[in-house]
Amino acid sequence: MAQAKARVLLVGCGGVGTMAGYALETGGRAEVTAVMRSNYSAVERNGIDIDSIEHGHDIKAWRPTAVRKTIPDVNEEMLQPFDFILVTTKNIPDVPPTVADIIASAVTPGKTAIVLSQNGLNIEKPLIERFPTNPIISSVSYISVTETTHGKFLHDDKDAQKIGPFYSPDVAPGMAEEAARRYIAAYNAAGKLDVSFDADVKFARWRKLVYNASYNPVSAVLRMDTARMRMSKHIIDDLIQPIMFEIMAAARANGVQLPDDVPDKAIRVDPTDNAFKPSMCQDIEKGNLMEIETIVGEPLRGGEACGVQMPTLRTVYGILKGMQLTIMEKKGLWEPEFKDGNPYQ
Ligand SMILES: NC(=O)C1=CN([C@@H]2O[C@H](COP(=O)(O)OP(=O)(O)OC[C@H]3O[C@@H](n4cnc5c(N)ncnc54)[C@H](OP(=O)(O)O)[C@@H]3O)[C@@H](O)[C@H]2O)C=CC1
Ligand SMILES: CC(C)(CO)C(=O)C(=O)O
Repeated sequence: MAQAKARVLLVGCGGVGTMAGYALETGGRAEVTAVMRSNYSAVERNGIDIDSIEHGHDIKAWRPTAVRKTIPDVNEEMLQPFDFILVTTKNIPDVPPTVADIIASAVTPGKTAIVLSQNGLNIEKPLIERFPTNPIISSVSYISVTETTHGKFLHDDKDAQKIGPFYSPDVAPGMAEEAARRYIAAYNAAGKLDVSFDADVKFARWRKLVYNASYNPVSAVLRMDTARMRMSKHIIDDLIQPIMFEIMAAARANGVQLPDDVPDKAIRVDPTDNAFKPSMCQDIEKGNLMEIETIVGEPLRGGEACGVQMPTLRTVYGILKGMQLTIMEKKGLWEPEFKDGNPYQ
């Protein structure tokens, strides 16, 4: 008997989430309920348009199985449990609500697998603490996709993902691995995407950080694309490369030995004939909050806790924290006032 379609709740219907929702639905093995926020009305009116290098350049008025404005409450609404909650919001633990708070009412304990397709390090930890009986699946994504205007998406670099279970002490390893494999089979049903199982996502996360912890923050501070940054030896020699070496050392101190050529390859990975801006730069240019803690703060703390000197990343982190406060103040999320115990009052 054919297996029933997986019930997937998609939380975060921006670039990564929309491409995931499209792959899951069109694969025929999943039905997707998408929670939308700023793009809800546009999508309700016109559906979703996608220009994709892998799925086709002229996808018009596509709609997932269901679209809603709020996170479901599975108990109150007496819904069938979701097999998967796919989280593709930006992960910004320094500004509530946290991912765990956002999805809590949709999680069925012991059943729903939580898939985190987000950049950064240690994003799984708060989910393990909050949902100890749910499998946690970690996806390290290399796609490039942007929502150009509400409901319209440009997918211009291949959907490549490493996906695997994240160890959670109260979940049988077999259960998490099986969930990860089922998710991948549904996502990559036609087998045309470079989306594969990876038993060691910790390695993949540190490896990706060599790029994300260097290019993302520096591009956000300078508001420059990566090609222009590479035209300046100062930017690469004084900022990008030192941060990459600091991340390599922090990874090593945390038991992850990355190949020596990773920094050199990461410096040159983007094409030089187009002006690509990493997501953190795109966020600040839109006046959005940045993923500072998961992409910079966590690897910095992880390295320094093991005695690794990370002076360049520490400086960049301080600058980013200041930039984040400015964004928060503009959004009414920060009151400029001294807190008790501040020695600089
Ligand atoms: N884009 C890319 O090419 C890549 C991104 N990544 C990573 O993937 C993750 C997602 O990135 P990306 O798709 O670019 O992000 P986007 O900013 O494009 O999308 C995030 C979406 O989440 C929505 N959202 C945020 N909070 C909530 C909430 N509480 N309830 C419902 N919806 C919410 C946002 O809605 P709203 O518009 O209302 O804010 C937005 O639609 C990030 O961790 C990023 O670093 C990794 C590789 C490549
Ligand atoms: C560079 C990229 C698009 C790689 O997938 C990314 O992770 C980001 O911009 O944050």
